[in-house]
Amino acid sequence: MSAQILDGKAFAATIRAKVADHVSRLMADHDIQPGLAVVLVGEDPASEVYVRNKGIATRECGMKSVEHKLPAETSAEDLYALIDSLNADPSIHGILVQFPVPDHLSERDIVARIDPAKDVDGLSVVNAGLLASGQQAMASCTPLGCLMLLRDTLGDLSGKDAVIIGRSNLVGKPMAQLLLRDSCTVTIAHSRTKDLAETVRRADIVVAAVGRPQMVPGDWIKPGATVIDVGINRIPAPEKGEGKTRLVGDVDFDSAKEVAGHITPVPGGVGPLTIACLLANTVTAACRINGLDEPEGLTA
Ligand SMILES: Nc1nc2c(c(=O)[nH]1)N[C@@H](CN(C=O)c1ccc(C(=O)N[C@@H](CCC(=O)O)C(=O)O)cc1)CN2
Repeated sequence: MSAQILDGKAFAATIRAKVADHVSRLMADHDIQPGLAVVLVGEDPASEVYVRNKGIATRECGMKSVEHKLPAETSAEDLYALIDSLNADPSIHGILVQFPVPDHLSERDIVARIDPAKDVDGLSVVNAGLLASGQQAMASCTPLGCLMLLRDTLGDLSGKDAVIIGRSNLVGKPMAQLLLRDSCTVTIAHSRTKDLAETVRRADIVVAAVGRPQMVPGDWIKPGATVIDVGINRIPAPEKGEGKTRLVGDVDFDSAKEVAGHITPVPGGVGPLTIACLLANTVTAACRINGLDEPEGLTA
């Protein structure tokens, strides 16, 4: 039996519609227009596309969008001065520095410079700590999108065995905290996990976030499990012509879809949720900064 394919694009559109609805209410009732600033350092082609798409999506939801494109050789001091000015700007509720940044800059120090209340990436130690201790936090965008999709697909997640492959600060760790909050039994697997295949075979929910193309084959998947593929890997596609490439996830989609109950494709699965949840987090930040109620259906 073939799995149900989870349509991330369609689900992202429902999140964006909720965001737009909340933005228009914030503007009508409180004269508040949420504002998002995205900072790009350098000219990484994929990052340029993501930043452009973030700006378009932000404006389409009725929010203020500000983009700062800085040259690759920008110094840490100049970048911090920009972040400080965005921290102090009352029209900006969310700040995101697009990753990766050039090697001379430290992602950790950049995140530390952002006001935690405006950290819509949820990467600061303050937000990571709040999330880990079960308090009101800003959750990072990709895991938040995965959680919303899982809830929408499976309903109550409590008691489910969830295995997350990958322990990054951006996805693996916050994903684990979010699933724990929803009372899953959570395992974080990684490159040193002894028997990864057996660990994954126990899972009702598999979240693959390692960045290794097609490394999870179908025979690791428990029949009927829900498979969320966070990987976005570009591999050679000679069948499309010389020098051509295609995107694949961390899961071997063709074999996994024959066993799983539900599965996200790549592209068109988790990717679109990342930007939708960035918008959701910006609305959440605008509400919190102004002492208003949390936007319904847009937080963890
Ligand atoms: N500061 C951050 N930097 C980065 C993040 C992040 O969450 N915060 N995540 C990624 C990039 N990213 C958003 O920033 C992102 C990645 C992928 C997609 C997406 O929609 N992917 C499509 C395929 C796109 C393609 O054709 O290349 C899909 O999966 O369908 C959106 C956003 C790293 N940096």
